[in-house]
Amino acid sequence: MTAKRKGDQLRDCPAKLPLDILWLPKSVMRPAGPEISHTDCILVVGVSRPKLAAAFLTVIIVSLFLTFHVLYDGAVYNIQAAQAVSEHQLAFLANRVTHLNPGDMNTINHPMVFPNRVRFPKTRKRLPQTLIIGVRKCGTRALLEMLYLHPRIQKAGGEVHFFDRDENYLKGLEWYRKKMPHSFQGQITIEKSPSYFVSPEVPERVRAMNASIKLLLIVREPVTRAISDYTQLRSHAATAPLPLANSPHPQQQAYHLSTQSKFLGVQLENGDANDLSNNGHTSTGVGNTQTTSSAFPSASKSFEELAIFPNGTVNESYRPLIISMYHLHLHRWLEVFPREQLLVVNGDQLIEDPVSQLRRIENFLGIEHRINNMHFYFNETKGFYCLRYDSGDRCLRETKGRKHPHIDPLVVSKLRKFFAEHNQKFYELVGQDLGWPEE
Ligand SMILES: Nc1ncnc2c1ncn2[C@@H]1O[C@H](COP(=O)(O)OS(=O)(=O)O)[C@@H](OP(=O)(O)O)[C@H]1O
Repeated sequence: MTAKRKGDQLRDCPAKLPLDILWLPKSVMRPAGPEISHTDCILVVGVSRPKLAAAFLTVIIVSLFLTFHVLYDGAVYNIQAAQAVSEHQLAFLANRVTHLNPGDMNTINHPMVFPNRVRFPKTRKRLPQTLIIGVRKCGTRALLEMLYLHPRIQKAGGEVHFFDRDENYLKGLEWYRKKMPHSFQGQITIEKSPSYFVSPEVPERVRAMNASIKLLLIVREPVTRAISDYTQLRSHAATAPLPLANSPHPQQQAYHLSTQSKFLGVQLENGDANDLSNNGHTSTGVGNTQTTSSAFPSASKSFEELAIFPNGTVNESYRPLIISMYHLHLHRWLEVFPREQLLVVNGDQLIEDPVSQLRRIENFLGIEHRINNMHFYFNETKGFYCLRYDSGDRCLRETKGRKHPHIDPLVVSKLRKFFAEHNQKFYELVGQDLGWPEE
């Protein structure tokens, strides 16, 4: 019975759907042929002209909206990319593009995603316009890496030792220039080799290259610096390779020892070419080495033994102490360069409050203030400020910020008294009292 009623409704096709969708008997179609059954229905979808027009208009508006949206997003994306490719990043990229090795790829900043859109203006290698001349263990690496946060600064990666090593100096300025990074016009190229400060021939050689060069000298409280130096020497000696154990001839053994001493000598003179590691996580980086305290007796001696003679007087010929007598070395530089061309950076303050020292340097170099607190964060594990880049956070390697051995406070006090006079001479030379403790 119910099925019959349904059939009747279909036959009459009374159901009028919205939007002019109708079921009509096929018989309403002309010409109605004899084969047309009165029970068949057809579906007719009818749209009135105004509705059709409205539908078209809607489709056009929606398409326009979508097109505009896509174009707008693209434009914003490009503008952001262009902003991200600031001077510094362009320089960074230019530098990376020319120095890239595959391992560096993960340090590349965001804009490399758009290699087709970034256009590098012409860059070239320039001789440095600024040198960090020393002092060893006073924060020369930290200073260089921090300055490199500035878009106007380019840095030579490692220590080039052009002016203090004859074998390099004899290769000429063109050799030196090739060791420099690519830079844009207006950028300042900086190289650091801390041994420049203590090498007598260097000031004159630097002047021969560029008499108006700007010099950065970073210093630290001299006794702490000497202890840091000792810590590094001991660490290097402890990891230097051993002489051949079963060398048949004593002469041969002596040869190996002297070669190692020479090797050590180079190591000892060098600062570390290493720079940054990820987030303070460190690696030893020394393979296949054994302790050599027996081969290098001084390596097993304490700082106290090396710095103070058994009779209680200061060993003034102990190299870490000589390097800390800053005035002796600075004197030579000021005979060659006017005082205004040299800025003394406080290395102890660079550790405590990097931005204040960097501000002074920005002024000295005549570049705008761009490095600020946002570029640093204090890493509790490392115990030092680390650097914040667009590409991630970086701390200096483990060779920077080593734990110093405990030193007898009486020895520290004795050395501070000894240095008071030397420090005074240094203050007079630079016209600035750094306030280092006198006992
Ligand atoms: N931010 C930051 N992180 C780590 N280390 C820092 C930092 N700022 C300054 N320093 C100090 O730098 C000292 C090493 O100095 P140098 O780089 O001049 O050493 S080297 O001569 O190049 O070997 C190193 O000396 P030690 O602490 O004795 O290892 C550090 O005290």
